[in-house]
Amino acid sequence: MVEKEKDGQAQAEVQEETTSLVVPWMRAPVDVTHVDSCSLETLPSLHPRLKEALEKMGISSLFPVQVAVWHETIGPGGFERDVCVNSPTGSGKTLSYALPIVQTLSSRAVRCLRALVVLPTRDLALQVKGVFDAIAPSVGLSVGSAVGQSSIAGDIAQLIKRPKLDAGLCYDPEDITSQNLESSAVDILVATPGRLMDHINNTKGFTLEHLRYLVVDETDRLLREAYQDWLPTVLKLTQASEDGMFPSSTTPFVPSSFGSLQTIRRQSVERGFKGKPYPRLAKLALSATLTQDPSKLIQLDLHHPLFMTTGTTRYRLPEKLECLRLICETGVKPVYLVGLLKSLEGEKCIVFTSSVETTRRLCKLLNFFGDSMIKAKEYSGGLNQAVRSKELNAFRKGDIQVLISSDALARGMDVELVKNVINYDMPHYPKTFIHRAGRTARAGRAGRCFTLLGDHEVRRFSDLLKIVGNASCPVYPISSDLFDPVRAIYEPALARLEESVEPTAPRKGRQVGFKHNSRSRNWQTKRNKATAEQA
Ligand SMILES: Nc1ncnc2c1ncn2[C@@H]1O[C@H](COP(=O)(O)OP(=O)(O)OP(=O)(O)O)[C@@H](O)[C@H]1O
Repeated sequence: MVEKEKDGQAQAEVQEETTSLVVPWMRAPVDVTHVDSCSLETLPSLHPRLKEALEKMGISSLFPVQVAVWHETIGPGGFERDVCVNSPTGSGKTLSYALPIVQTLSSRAVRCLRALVVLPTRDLALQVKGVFDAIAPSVGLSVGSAVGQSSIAGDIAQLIKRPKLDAGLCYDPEDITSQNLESSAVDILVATPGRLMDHINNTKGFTLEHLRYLVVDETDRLLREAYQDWLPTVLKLTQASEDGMFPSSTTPFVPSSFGSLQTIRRQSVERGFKGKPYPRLAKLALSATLTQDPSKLIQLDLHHPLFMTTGTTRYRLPEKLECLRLICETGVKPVYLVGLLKSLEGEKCIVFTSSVETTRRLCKLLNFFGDSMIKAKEYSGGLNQAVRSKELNAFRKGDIQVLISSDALARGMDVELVKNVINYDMPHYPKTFIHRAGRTARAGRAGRCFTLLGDHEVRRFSDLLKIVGNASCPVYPISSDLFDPVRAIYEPALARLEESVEPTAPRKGRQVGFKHNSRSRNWQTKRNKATAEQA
């Protein structure tokens, strides 16, 4: 899925960068740079128990984007407009929506599913659930998750409250089979699209009929792929028809297997809008690279949207991010990487590559260098989820300092104290650069993003920097003394790598590049060069 992202991304990026079409409501945004952060003491209407929960998280004030969203959503007229946020990586977008949603739901009388937060990947969804978990229980709200690669039975047990029938009593069988005996065990659900659709289609008692808030986080990523039509399905299932009724399974659009949604949503006076008696579904869409493509935005069916952005440029990098480049000699890029990692003296680093294959090889190669300072692990779509989570946790805890990653980790992931991001492979698209670089310099901290370049890439990289609004990206001054010892151990490490890699049958159109044979030395030298570039 992650690797597939690139193809769709290519087209989307080119289209977005070249189009000057901006929808009218995006032309007069709220500029978050004019909003000040605000202490919890002075934040209007903040629930005292939420204040306590935030303080326990070590938060004493809200960041500008959080203050801006708070003012739009809390108090009179709150949540009347849908909100679209384009704000840099690490600026605190998660809490910007989690806090107002939890505050608003804190006054709910009955438990039912009122807020749905959708994210593109499992790890990201669990990270966001962690933020809700830290604040929602303080006001009696319950949070659930529905993400891929976890047990669906476990999900159901967590999400749906089944009635306990008393053995001594007689029940009308019609009552027992009817859905009103089942209810939601959660107020807020954080989900990935695939698992969400599983529940919509198959889980008895799972219903969106009471949904009031829909958050589409990493919007541009989620809108790029249809994921079984999750968005039109959710919108259809939460839309009121003219007579105030919500679609049933007989509505042509809705798949006939929507067993869970056969209950018709009744009119409610909980919250009205423009004289309508039913609650409107309020939507929040957020990203550090929010799409401006009208054909994408229209999918969200936004209501009188308000656009919040940071500054006047299309993209913005975190304020304390320093960008640096290293020009590498052809054929020995790994030597530069190891030299760079040594110069960083054990600081936490994420190294990004362009593919799962390169991630795997580079990780092995680094470990064959045998440097105790450089203990690397792999994190990519090529690993199964359990291994991925284990490596990520080890990295979070600081048990390993270097995580070699494909773009699976580029979006949204928040790992404390990552001081450096290294683009081993130059990112092809400005958005990829923004999201990769944004794994550091988060929450107002300082961080550095290094990009390793071959001579032939320098020009293209300068063009990319212009698009992301970063004119300055000096060469990182690194002493050649650091490289010389690394060069000496490079060839043996590479030989070990070649030995360790299972020979694979070459497929048409696919470079293998790791098979060792005993033809001429010349061939091998060329081969080593190619391997080094790929690794
Ligand atoms: N008000 C705050 N005070 C201190 N730290 C905060 C505050 N709000 C958020 N943070 C911290 O800032 C970090 C970044 O937050 P978050 O992950 O929400 O950023 P983001 O804008 O969603 O980034 P990305 O675009 O990369 O997903 C997190 O570690 C979070 O705990």
